[in-house]
Amino acid sequence: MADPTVVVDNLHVVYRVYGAGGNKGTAATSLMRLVKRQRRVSIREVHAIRGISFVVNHGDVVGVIGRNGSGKSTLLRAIAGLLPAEQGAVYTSGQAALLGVNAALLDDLTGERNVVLGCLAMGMPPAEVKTRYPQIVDFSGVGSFIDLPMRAYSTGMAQRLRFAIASAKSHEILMIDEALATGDASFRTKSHNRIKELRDEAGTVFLVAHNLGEIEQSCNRVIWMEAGQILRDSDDVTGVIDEYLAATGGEPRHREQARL
Ligand SMILES: Nc1ncnc2c1ncn2[C@@H]1O[C@H](COP(=O)(O)OP(=O)(O)OP(=O)(O)O)[C@@H](O)[C@H]1O
Repeated sequence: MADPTVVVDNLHVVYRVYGAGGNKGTAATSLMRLVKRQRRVSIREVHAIRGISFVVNHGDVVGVIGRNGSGKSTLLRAIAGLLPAEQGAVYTSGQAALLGVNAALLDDLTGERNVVLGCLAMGMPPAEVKTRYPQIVDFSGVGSFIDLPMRAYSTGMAQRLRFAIASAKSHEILMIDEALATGDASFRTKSHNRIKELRDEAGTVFLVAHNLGEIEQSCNRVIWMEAGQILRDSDDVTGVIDEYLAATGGEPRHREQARL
């Protein structure tokens, strides 16, 4: 029997960019503003998700594909509760965790403090943080840098630590942004293996990737987004990927390469 874990109901998400040059007005109105020393507050709205609805069940591994800017990351962020709905709603059966590269690390704190705070923020009990700590540091491979403030880390080191923290806990609803696969080759392999384990532990998984081979291999359902809307939502993953490749002019070998 179907066991829904995520319900997205007519979801709309709008970004508001302040000071982004909306309507500039006429030269006369600009002059009047200067004379009156008024500042023009211009707001530009980006309607990133435009009325999306779907239901995902326990056990589903959903691949989200689409061109750059089609709204994939925005959709995941909204499901994770990181972005408010302008209209509509998202219902989840538990906390949806976005295992992305965006987890905030505090630059002025040491790696060690960030690990502890990050784990606590994910809801890990303090005793578990203590036992998990050595594994997390070991996985990140940052070595003795763990005692230094994050400011002193290279971009790759910070990403590795961020991944090590985010992946230390299994999640009921797990969302993975492909941008995760960062760092050098050996760390990429390590992180891919860890993602596989997390996927097996999670009840429901969303996977955003331009890597179509990865989606084809691991997903039982695919959602194709275009300009903030769903173009296809199907369990014929291979069929939709073929259609997507034909529409975007991608080459089938991208899929083969991705399998390696
Ligand atoms: N913080 C933001 N402020 C304003 N607009 C944004 C912001 N983030 C994304 N957008 C816009 O929202 C739309 C959807 O972006 P989103 O990042 O969700 O797309 P995506 O499909 O994940 O793209 P990509 O494949 O490049 O990662 C785009 O038009 C983008 O310019």
